Amino acid sequence: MAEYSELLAWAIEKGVGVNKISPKRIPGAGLGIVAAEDIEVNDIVLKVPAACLRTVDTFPTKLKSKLPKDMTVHSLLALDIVLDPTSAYSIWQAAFPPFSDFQKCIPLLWDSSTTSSHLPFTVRKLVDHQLEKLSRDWSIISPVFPDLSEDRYTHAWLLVNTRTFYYATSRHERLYPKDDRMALQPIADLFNHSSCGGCTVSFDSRVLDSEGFAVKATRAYKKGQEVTISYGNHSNDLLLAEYGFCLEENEWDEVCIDEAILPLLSKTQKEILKDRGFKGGYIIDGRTPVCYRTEVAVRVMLLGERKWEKFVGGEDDGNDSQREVDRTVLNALQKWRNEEYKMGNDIKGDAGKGLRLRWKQIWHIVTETCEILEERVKEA
Ligand SMILES: C[S@@+](CC[C@H](N)C(=O)[O-])C[C@H]1O[C@@H](n2cnc3c(N)ncnc32)[C@H](O)[C@@H]1O
Repeated sequence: MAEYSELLAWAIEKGVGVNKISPKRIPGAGLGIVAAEDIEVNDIVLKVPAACLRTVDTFPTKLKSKLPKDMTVHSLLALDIVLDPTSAYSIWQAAFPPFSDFQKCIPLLWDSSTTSSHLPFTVRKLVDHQLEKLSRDWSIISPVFPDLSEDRYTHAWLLVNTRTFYYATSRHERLYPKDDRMALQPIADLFNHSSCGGCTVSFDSRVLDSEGFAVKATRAYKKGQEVTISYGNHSNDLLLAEYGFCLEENEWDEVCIDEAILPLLSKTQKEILKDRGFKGGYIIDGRTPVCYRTEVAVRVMLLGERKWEKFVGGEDDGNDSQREVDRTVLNALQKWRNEEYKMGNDIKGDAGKGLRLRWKQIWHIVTETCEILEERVKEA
Protein backbone atom coordinates (compact mmCIF):
# COMPACT_ATOMS: atom_id res chain seq x y z
CA MET A 1 0.00 0.00 0.00
CA ALA A 2 3.03 2.23 0.46
CA GLU A 3 3.10 2.44 -3.34
CA TYR A 4 0.08 4.75 -3.19
CA SER A 5 1.00 6.69 -0.04
CA GLU A 6 1.87 9.75 -2.14
CA LEU A 7 -1.58 9.64 -3.77
CA LEU A 8 -3.27 9.34 -0.38
CA ALA A 9 -1.18 12.14 1.15
CA TRP A 10 -2.02 14.36 -1.83
CA ALA A 11 -5.75 13.61 -1.44
CA ILE A 12 -5.76 14.30 2.30
CA GLU A 13 -3.91 17.56 1.72
CA LYS A 14 -6.64 18.54 -0.78
CA GLY A 15 -9.30 17.96 1.88
CA VAL A 16 -10.46 14.48 0.88
CA GLY A 17 -11.53 12.54 4.00
CA VAL A 18 -10.09 9.01 3.76
CA ASN A 19 -11.21 6.58 6.46
CA LYS A 20 -10.08 2.94 6.79
CA ILE A 21 -9.38 2.49 3.06
CA SER A 22 -6.40 2.47 0.75
CA PRO A 23 -5.76 2.05 -3.01
CA LYS A 24 -4.39 -1.29 -4.14
CA ARG A 25 -3.81 -3.14 -7.41
CA ILE A 26 -6.60 -5.68 -7.96
CA PRO A 27 -5.87 -8.58 -10.34
CA GLY A 28 -7.88 -8.10 -13.55
CA ALA A 29 -9.40 -4.79 -12.46
CA GLY A 30 -6.55 -2.24 -12.41
CA LEU A 31 -6.43 -0.15 -9.27
CA GLY A 32 -9.12 -0.53 -6.64
CA ILE A 33 -9.84 0.29 -3.02
CA VAL A 34 -9.32 -2.13 -0.15
CA ALA A 35 -10.10 -1.99 3.57
CA ALA A 36 -6.97 -0.80 5.42
CA GLU A 37 -8.65 -1.99 8.62
CA ASP A 38 -12.00 -3.61 9.46
CA ILE A 39 -14.92 -1.51 8.21
CA GLU A 40 -18.38 -1.57 9.79
CA VAL A 41 -21.75 -1.04 8.15
CA ASN A 42 -22.54 2.69 7.83
CA ASP A 43 -18.90 3.78 8.19
CA ILE A 44 -18.24 6.74 5.90
CA VAL A 45 -15.06 5.62 4.18
CA LEU A 46 -14.56 8.61 1.89
CA LYS A 47 -15.64 12.24 1.75
CA VAL A 48 -14.83 14.28 -1.33
CA PRO A 49 -15.61 17.96 -0.74
CA ALA A 50 -17.01 19.96 -3.63
CA ALA A 51 -13.78 21.96 -3.80
CA CYS A 52 -11.89 18.83 -4.93
CA LEU A 53 -14.23 17.90 -7.77
CA ARG A 54 -13.34 18.53 -11.40
CA THR A 55 -16.51 19.89 -12.97
CA VAL A 56 -17.63 22.08 -15.83
CA ASP A 57 -17.30 24.99 -13.39
CA THR A 58 -13.67 24.29 -12.46
CA PHE A 59 -12.53 24.40 -16.08
CA PRO A 60 -10.26 27.47 -16.50
CA THR A 61 -12.40 30.42 -17.63
CA LYS A 62 -9.63 31.77 -19.86
CA LEU A 63 -9.56 28.56 -21.88
CA LYS A 64 -13.33 28.19 -21.88
CA SER A 65 -13.71 31.53 -23.65
CA LYS A 66 -11.69 30.14 -26.61
CA LEU A 67 -13.98 27.15 -27.01
CA PRO A 68 -17.23 26.74 -28.92
CA LYS A 69 -20.34 27.17 -26.77
CA ASP A 70 -21.86 23.82 -27.73
CA MET A 71 -19.16 21.68 -26.12
CA THR A 72 -20.37 18.84 -23.94
CA VAL A 73 -19.37 18.62 -20.26
CA HIS A 74 -17.85 15.25 -21.18
CA SER A 75 -15.55 16.88 -23.72
CA LEU A 76 -14.66 19.77 -21.41
CA LEU A 77 -13.58 17.38 -18.65
CA ALA A 78 -11.53 15.37 -21.16
CA LEU A 79 -9.82 18.55 -22.25
CA ASP A 80 -9.23 19.45 -18.62
CA ILE A 81 -7.30 16.18 -18.20
CA VAL A 82 -5.31 16.73 -21.39
CA LEU A 83 -4.38 20.35 -20.74
CA ASP A 84 -4.17 20.38 -16.93
CA PRO A 85 -2.53 23.80 -16.81
CA THR A 86 -1.97 23.72 -13.03
CA SER A 87 -0.41 20.28 -12.43
CA ALA A 88 -2.26 20.41 -9.09
CA TYR A 89 -3.90 17.14 -10.06
CA SER A 90 -0.88 15.42 -11.61
CA ILE A 91 -0.39 12.92 -8.74
CA TRP A 92 -4.00 11.79 -9.17
CA GLN A 93 -3.64 11.66 -12.95
CA ALA A 94 -0.47 9.54 -12.68
CA ALA A 95 -2.64 6.70 -11.33
CA PHE A 96 -4.93 6.71 -14.42
CA PRO A 97 -4.82 3.58 -16.60
CA PRO A 98 -2.78 4.13 -19.81
CA PHE A 99 -4.36 4.18 -23.27
CA SER A 100 -2.92 0.71 -23.97
CA ASP A 101 -5.14 -0.71 -21.18
CA PHE A 102 -8.21 0.77 -22.85
CA GLN A 103 -7.17 -0.61 -26.24
CA LYS A 104 -7.32 -4.10 -24.78
CA CYS A 105 -10.73 -3.92 -23.19
CA ILE A 106 -12.88 -1.07 -24.57
CA PRO A 107 -14.88 -2.23 -27.65
CA LEU A 108 -14.97 1.30 -29.10
CA LEU A 109 -11.21 0.96 -29.74
CA TRP A 110 -11.32 -2.49 -31.35
CA ASP A 111 -10.90 -2.76 -35.10
CA SER A 112 -14.06 -2.34 -37.13
CA SER A 113 -14.06 -5.93 -38.45
CA THR A 114 -14.46 -7.13 -34.83
CA THR A 115 -17.04 -4.55 -33.89
CA SER A 116 -19.16 -4.86 -37.01
CA SER A 117 -19.47 -8.65 -37.00
CA HIS A 118 -18.67 -9.99 -33.53
CA LEU A 119 -20.25 -7.68 -30.95
CA PRO A 120 -23.48 -8.74 -29.29
CA PHE A 121 -26.43 -6.65 -30.53
CA THR A 122 -26.73 -4.45 -27.42
CA VAL A 123 -22.98 -3.84 -27.16
CA ARG A 124 -22.91 -2.85 -30.85
CA LYS A 125 -25.75 -0.36 -30.36
CA LEU A 126 -24.03 1.19 -27.34
CA VAL A 127 -20.68 1.38 -29.12
CA ASP A 128 -22.27 3.01 -32.19
CA HIS A 129 -23.79 5.62 -29.92
CA GLN A 130 -20.44 6.23 -28.15
CA LEU A 131 -18.70 6.59 -31.51
CA GLU A 132 -21.23 9.21 -32.58
CA LYS A 133 -20.68 11.19 -29.37
CA LEU A 134 -16.89 10.88 -29.50
CA SER A 135 -16.60 11.90 -33.15
CA ARG A 136 -18.91 14.87 -32.60
CA ASP A 137 -16.82 16.01 -29.60
CA TRP A 138 -13.56 15.47 -31.51
CA SER A 139 -14.80 17.37 -34.55
CA ILE A 140 -15.41 20.39 -32.32
CA ILE A 141 -12.10 20.11 -30.44
CA SER A 142 -9.63 19.25 -33.21
CA PRO A 143 -9.77 22.57 -35.12
CA VAL A 144 -9.27 24.52 -31.87
CA PHE A 145 -6.27 22.39 -30.78
CA PRO A 146 -4.59 21.29 -34.05
CA ASP A 147 -1.54 19.92 -32.14
CA LEU A 148 -3.64 17.63 -29.96
CA SER A 149 -3.49 14.03 -31.18
CA GLU A 150 -6.74 12.11 -31.60
CA ASP A 151 -5.40 9.24 -29.45
CA ARG A 152 -4.54 11.57 -26.58
CA TYR A 153 -8.00 13.13 -26.69
CA THR A 154 -9.72 9.74 -27.02
CA HIS A 155 -7.78 8.45 -24.00
CA ALA A 156 -8.96 11.41 -21.90
CA TRP A 157 -12.52 11.07 -23.25
CA LEU A 158 -12.57 7.41 -22.17
CA LEU A 159 -11.12 8.27 -18.76
CA VAL A 160 -14.07 10.62 -18.30
CA ASN A 161 -16.48 8.00 -19.64
CA THR A 162 -15.31 5.35 -17.18
CA ARG A 163 -14.69 7.37 -14.01
CA THR A 164 -17.21 10.21 -13.66
CA PHE A 165 -20.12 10.40 -11.22
CA TYR A 166 -23.54 11.92 -11.79
CA TYR A 167 -23.31 15.53 -10.65
CA ALA A 168 -25.78 18.33 -11.15
CA THR A 169 -26.62 21.59 -9.47
CA SER A 170 -29.97 23.15 -10.38
CA ARG A 171 -28.12 25.30 -12.93
CA HIS A 172 -26.58 22.22 -14.57
CA GLU A 173 -30.05 20.67 -14.71
CA ARG A 174 -31.22 23.62 -16.79
CA LEU A 175 -28.15 23.67 -19.04
CA TYR A 176 -27.13 20.06 -19.71
CA PRO A 177 -28.92 16.85 -20.72
CA LYS A 178 -29.02 14.17 -18.03
CA ASP A 179 -26.33 11.98 -19.56
CA ASP A 180 -23.94 14.94 -19.66
CA ARG A 181 -24.16 15.96 -15.99
CA MET A 182 -20.96 14.64 -14.52
CA ALA A 183 -17.94 15.33 -12.36
CA LEU A 184 -14.58 13.70 -11.76
CA GLN A 185 -13.86 12.82 -8.14
CA PRO A 186 -10.27 12.08 -7.18
CA ILE A 187 -9.93 8.87 -5.11
CA ALA A 188 -13.67 8.03 -5.38
CA ASP A 189 -12.88 7.17 -9.00
CA LEU A 190 -10.74 4.28 -7.78
CA PHE A 191 -13.68 2.22 -6.53
CA ASN A 192 -14.40 -0.79 -8.72
CA HIS A 193 -17.91 -2.00 -9.45
CA SER A 194 -19.88 -4.83 -7.92
CA SER A 195 -23.47 -5.64 -8.95
CA CYS A 196 -24.49 -5.76 -5.29
CA GLY A 197 -22.84 -2.44 -4.43
CA GLY A 198 -20.96 -2.56 -1.13
CA CYS A 199 -21.03 1.20 -0.52
CA THR A 200 -23.45 3.95 -1.46
CA VAL A 201 -22.28 7.17 -3.03
CA SER A 202 -24.33 10.20 -2.07
CA PHE A 203 -24.23 13.84 -2.87
CA ASP A 204 -25.67 15.24 0.32
CA SER A 205 -24.86 18.50 2.04
CA ARG A 206 -26.15 17.10 5.37
CA VAL A 207 -23.46 14.42 5.42
CA LEU A 208 -20.63 16.83 4.82
CA ASP A 209 -19.59 20.19 6.14
CA SER A 210 -19.45 21.56 2.62
CA GLU A 211 -21.33 20.06 -0.29
CA GLY A 212 -19.63 17.08 -1.77
CA PHE A 213 -19.79 13.32 -2.09
CA ALA A 214 -19.77 10.73 0.70
CA VAL A 215 -19.10 7.02 0.24
CA LYS A 216 -20.72 4.94 2.97
CA ALA A 217 -20.29 1.19 3.58
CA THR A 218 -23.50 -0.83 3.29
CA ARG A 219 -21.81 -4.00 4.57
CA ALA A 220 -18.90 -4.89 6.85
CA TYR A 221 -15.44 -5.48 5.34
CA LYS A 222 -12.47 -7.29 6.85
CA LYS A 223 -9.03 -5.68 6.54
CA GLY A 224 -7.62 -6.39 3.07
CA GLN A 225 -11.00 -7.05 1.36
CA GLU A 226 -11.82 -5.05 -1.74
CA VAL A 227 -14.35 -2.28 -1.07
CA THR A 228 -16.73 -1.69 -3.99
CA ILE A 229 -19.60 0.51 -5.12
CA SER A 230 -22.28 -0.05 -7.77
CA TYR A 231 -22.07 1.91 -11.03
CA GLY A 232 -25.76 1.11 -11.53
CA ASN A 233 -27.96 -1.92 -12.17
CA HIS A 234 -26.12 -2.70 -15.38
CA SER A 235 -26.12 -5.77 -17.60
CA ASN A 236 -22.78 -7.19 -18.73
CA ASP A 237 -23.44 -5.83 -22.24
CA LEU A 238 -23.47 -2.31 -20.83
CA LEU A 239 -20.48 -2.94 -18.56
CA LEU A 240 -18.49 -4.30 -21.50
CA ALA A 241 -19.39 -1.43 -23.82
CA GLU A 242 -18.96 1.42 -21.34
CA TYR A 243 -16.36 0.12 -18.88
CA GLY A 244 -14.56 -2.70 -20.69
CA PHE A 245 -15.33 -5.64 -18.40
CA CYS A 246 -17.99 -8.27 -17.66
CA LEU A 247 -18.80 -9.60 -14.20
CA GLU A 248 -18.81 -13.35 -13.54
CA GLU A 249 -21.70 -12.86 -11.11
CA ASN A 250 -24.18 -10.21 -12.15
CA GLU A 251 -27.72 -10.25 -10.80
CA TRP A 252 -28.69 -7.54 -13.33
CA ASP A 253 -27.51 -9.40 -16.38
CA GLU A 254 -29.91 -9.78 -19.29
CA VAL A 255 -29.83 -10.33 -23.04
CA CYS A 256 -31.69 -8.53 -25.78
CA ILE A 257 -33.28 -11.04 -28.19
CA ASP A 258 -34.50 -8.61 -30.87
CA GLU A 259 -32.36 -10.40 -33.43
CA ALA A 260 -34.20 -13.66 -32.69
CA ILE A 261 -37.72 -12.21 -32.63
CA LEU A 262 -37.86 -9.43 -35.22
CA PRO A 263 -37.02 -11.68 -38.22
CA LEU A 264 -40.15 -13.73 -37.40
CA LEU A 265 -42.41 -10.75 -38.04
CA SER A 266 -43.80 -9.41 -41.31
CA LYS A 267 -43.33 -5.77 -42.33
CA THR A 268 -46.95 -4.98 -41.41
CA GLN A 269 -46.64 -6.66 -38.02
CA LYS A 270 -43.48 -4.66 -37.29
CA GLU A 271 -45.31 -1.46 -38.24
CA ILE A 272 -48.21 -2.29 -35.91
CA LEU A 273 -45.73 -2.89 -33.08
CA LYS A 274 -43.85 0.31 -33.88
CA ASP A 275 -47.07 2.37 -33.87
CA ARG A 276 -47.96 1.01 -30.45
CA GLY A 277 -44.45 1.37 -28.98
CA PHE A 278 -43.72 -2.38 -28.83
CA LYS A 279 -41.10 -2.76 -31.57
CA GLY A 280 -37.81 -4.07 -30.14
CA GLY A 281 -36.45 -4.14 -26.61
CA TYR A 282 -37.19 -7.86 -26.12
CA ILE A 283 -35.28 -9.07 -23.07
CA ILE A 284 -34.54 -12.36 -21.33
CA ASP A 285 -32.62 -12.86 -18.08
CA GLY A 286 -32.44 -16.67 -17.72
CA ARG A 287 -34.40 -16.57 -14.46
CA THR A 288 -37.90 -15.73 -15.68
CA PRO A 289 -39.85 -16.55 -18.87
CA VAL A 290 -39.90 -13.91 -21.57
CA CYS A 291 -40.75 -10.25 -20.89
CA TYR A 292 -44.13 -8.63 -21.58
CA ARG A 293 -42.87 -6.86 -24.72
CA THR A 294 -41.90 -10.24 -26.21
CA GLU A 295 -45.32 -11.65 -25.26
CA VAL A 296 -46.98 -8.79 -27.15
CA ALA A 297 -44.67 -9.05 -30.17
CA VAL A 298 -45.14 -12.79 -30.63
CA ARG A 299 -48.91 -12.54 -30.22
CA VAL A 300 -49.12 -10.03 -33.07
CA MET A 301 -48.01 -12.98 -35.22
CA LEU A 302 -50.19 -15.63 -33.65
CA LEU A 303 -53.48 -13.84 -33.01
CA GLY A 304 -55.76 -11.94 -35.35
CA GLU A 305 -55.76 -8.16 -34.93
CA ARG A 306 -58.92 -8.06 -32.78
CA LYS A 307 -57.69 -10.73 -30.38
CA TRP A 308 -54.29 -9.05 -30.19
CA GLU A 309 -55.95 -5.74 -29.26
CA LYS A 310 -57.80 -7.53 -26.48
CA PHE A 311 -54.53 -8.95 -25.10
CA VAL A 312 -52.79 -5.58 -25.25
CA GLY A 313 -55.84 -3.87 -23.71
CA GLY A 314 -55.88 -6.36 -20.81
CA GLU A 315 -59.28 -7.90 -21.70
CA ASP A 316 -57.62 -11.23 -22.55
CA ASP A 317 -55.21 -12.67 -19.95
CA GLY A 318 -53.32 -14.55 -22.69
CA ASN A 319 -53.69 -18.00 -21.10
CA ASP A 320 -55.21 -19.56 -24.21
CA SER A 321 -52.31 -18.50 -26.42
CA GLN A 322 -49.52 -18.95 -23.86
CA ARG A 323 -48.37 -22.38 -24.99
CA GLU A 324 -48.07 -21.28 -28.59
CA VAL A 325 -46.19 -18.15 -27.56
CA ASP A 326 -43.76 -20.21 -25.43
CA ARG A 327 -43.23 -22.70 -28.24
CA THR A 328 -42.59 -19.96 -30.81
CA VAL A 329 -40.07 -18.15 -28.59
CA LEU A 330 -38.39 -21.45 -27.70
CA ASN A 331 -37.89 -22.36 -31.37
CA ALA A 332 -36.61 -18.88 -32.19
CA LEU A 333 -34.15 -18.90 -29.27
CA GLN A 334 -32.81 -22.38 -30.05
CA LYS A 335 -32.12 -21.38 -33.64
CA TRP A 336 -30.61 -18.03 -32.69
CA ARG A 337 -28.44 -19.49 -29.92
CA ASN A 338 -26.69 -21.82 -32.32
CA GLU A 339 -26.06 -19.10 -34.90
CA GLU A 340 -25.01 -16.41 -32.44
CA TYR A 341 -22.74 -18.45 -30.25
CA LYS A 342 -20.46 -19.16 -33.23
CA MET A 343 -19.68 -15.45 -33.35
CA GLY A 344 -17.47 -15.62 -30.30
CA ASN A 345 -15.38 -18.57 -31.40
CA ASP A 346 -13.06 -17.12 -34.01
CA ILE A 347 -12.09 -13.86 -32.30
CA LYS A 348 -8.40 -13.62 -31.50
CA GLY A 349 -6.37 -11.44 -29.11
CA ASP A 350 -7.50 -9.20 -26.27
CA ALA A 351 -10.88 -8.41 -27.82
CA GLY A 352 -11.44 -12.16 -28.14
CA LYS A 353 -10.93 -12.78 -24.41
CA GLY A 354 -13.63 -10.32 -23.35
CA LEU A 355 -15.98 -11.22 -26.17
CA ARG A 356 -15.71 -14.99 -25.77
CA LEU A 357 -16.65 -14.59 -22.09
CA ARG A 358 -19.64 -12.42 -23.04
CA TRP A 359 -20.87 -14.84 -25.72
CA LYS A 360 -20.55 -17.71 -23.22
CA GLN A 361 -22.70 -15.77 -20.75
CA ILE A 362 -25.26 -15.00 -23.48
CA TRP A 363 -25.35 -18.68 -24.41
CA HIS A 364 -26.07 -19.57 -20.76
CA ILE A 365 -28.86 -17.03 -20.38
CA VAL A 366 -30.49 -18.19 -23.61
CA THR A 367 -30.13 -21.85 -22.57
CA GLU A 368 -31.63 -21.23 -19.13
CA THR A 369 -34.56 -19.39 -20.71
CA CYS A 370 -35.05 -22.28 -23.17
CA GLU A 371 -35.18 -24.69 -20.22
CA ILE A 372 -37.86 -22.60 -18.50
CA LEU A 373 -39.87 -22.46 -21.72
CA GLU A 374 -39.48 -26.20 -22.37
CA GLU A 375 -40.90 -26.92 -18.91
CA ARG A 376 -43.83 -24.63 -19.54
CA VAL A 377 -44.59 -26.15 -22.92
CA LYS A 378 -44.47 -29.63 -21.37
CA GLU A 379 -46.70 -28.68 -18.44
CA ALA A 380 -49.35 -26.90 -20.48
C1 LIG B 1 -14.00 4.13 -11.98
S1 LIG B 1 -12.68 3.19 -12.62
C2 LIG B 1 -12.19 2.25 -11.24
C3 LIG B 1 -10.70 2.30 -11.02
C4 LIG B 1 -9.90 1.56 -12.05
N1 LIG B 1 -9.88 0.15 -11.74
C5 LIG B 1 -8.48 2.07 -12.18
O1 LIG B 1 -7.56 1.26 -12.37
O2 LIG B 1 -8.27 3.27 -12.12
C6 LIG B 1 -13.59 2.11 -13.65
C7 LIG B 1 -12.74 1.07 -14.39
O3 LIG B 1 -12.27 0.09 -13.47
C8 LIG B 1 -12.34 -1.22 -14.03
N2 LIG B 1 -13.30 -2.01 -13.23
C9 LIG B 1 -14.23 -1.55 -12.36
N3 LIG B 1 -14.89 -2.54 -11.78
C10 LIG B 1 -14.38 -3.69 -12.26
C11 LIG B 1 -14.66 -5.07 -12.06
N4 LIG B 1 -15.59 -5.47 -11.20
N5 LIG B 1 -13.94 -5.98 -12.76
C12 LIG B 1 -12.99 -5.58 -13.65
N6 LIG B 1 -12.68 -4.29 -13.90
C13 LIG B 1 -13.35 -3.35 -13.22
C14 LIG B 1 -12.79 -1.05 -15.46
O4 LIG B 1 -11.65 -0.95 -16.27
C15 LIG B 1 -13.53 0.28 -15.42
O5 LIG B 1 -13.56 0.94 -16.67
